[in-house]
Amino acid sequence: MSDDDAEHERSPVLRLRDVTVRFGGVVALDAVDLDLSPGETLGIIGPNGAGKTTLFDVVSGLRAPATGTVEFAGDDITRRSPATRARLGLRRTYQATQVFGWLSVEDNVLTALEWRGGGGGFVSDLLRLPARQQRERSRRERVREVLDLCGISEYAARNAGGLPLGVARLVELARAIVDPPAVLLLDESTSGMDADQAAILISRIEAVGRETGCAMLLIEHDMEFIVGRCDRIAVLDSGRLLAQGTPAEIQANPDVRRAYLGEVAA
Ligand SMILES: Nc1ncnc2c1ncn2[C@@H]1O[C@H](COP(=O)(O)OP(=O)(O)OP(=O)(O)O)[C@@H](O)[C@H]1O
Repeated sequence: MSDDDAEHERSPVLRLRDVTVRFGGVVALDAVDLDLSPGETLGIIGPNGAGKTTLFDVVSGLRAPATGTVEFAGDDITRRSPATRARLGLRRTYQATQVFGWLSVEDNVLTALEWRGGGGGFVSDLLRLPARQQRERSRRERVREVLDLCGISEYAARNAGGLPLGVARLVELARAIVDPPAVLLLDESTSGMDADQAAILISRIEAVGRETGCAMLLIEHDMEFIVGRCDRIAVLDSGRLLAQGTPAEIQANPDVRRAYLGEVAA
C-alpha cells in the first residue's frame, strides 16, 4: 500500500466542522465538529431535542447549516443536494419508513438501483438490446442478494404496502444498501418495534455492516445496541457535542451521566 493509500484509509469519510443550525432563537447545533472513519460505526445519543435529527438533516443535505462545512471523502458537500449525496454513496433511512407501497418488495429495491443510474438509457430500453437485458438480469441478481442479506427474500413478490413495520424497515435498509454505500445513516431504525422485531433488525444491520464494510452513523434509543455495537459514541446535549469516545469512555464520563442519565453530581 502506498503512503497515499494509507493516508486515504485513515482520513475520515465524513468530516463536520463548526456546524451550526439555528431555528429562530433555538440553537439546534452549536459549532459541532465530528469525524467518521471508513468502516466505523458511530452512535449519536442525547436527550430529546439535543439536535440528533438536525445533525442527520445536515449530513444528508435536507438542511443547510448557518455556518460550518460537511466533507464527504475529502470533498466539500455542504451545498450539495440530498440526491447528489446519495449518488456519491451517502445513504439514509428515516424514522418514518419510505417504501413505495404499490410496488413489490423486489421492485422497491430495484428502483433504488435504477435511479442511481446505469439503467442503459431510453434507446437501449426501447430496443431491448441484449446488453440491456444482461444488465437487467445482473441487477435482479444483486437485488436478490441484498434481500437475502436483509433476511426478506420470502417477501420479494409481496406488495410493499401493509408490511409489518419490522419488514418495511428491512426493505428500506435493502434500498439503502443495494448500491453499496460508503456511509449509511440510520435514524431510529428500531423505534415503534417490539423487542423481537428490534432484535431481528439489529442483527441484520450488524450483518450489513460486516458485509458491506460501510461506515454507519446511528441514532438509536436502544442503549444496549449502541453500547454493544458502536465503535464510538458521540453525545449531543442542547446542540453541543458534549463528549465522544468509545462506549466504555462514554459510560464512565461524568458529564454524560449528568446530562443524559440525569445523574446528580456527587
Ligand atoms: N423545523 C424546526 N423548527 C423549529 N425548531 C426546530 C425544528 N426542528 C428542530 N427544532 C428544534 O431544534 C432542536 C433540536 O431538534 P432535533 O429534532 O434535532 O433533536 P433530536 O435530538 O433529534 O430530538 P428527538 O430525540 O426528540 O428526536 C429542538 O429544540 C427542536 O425543538
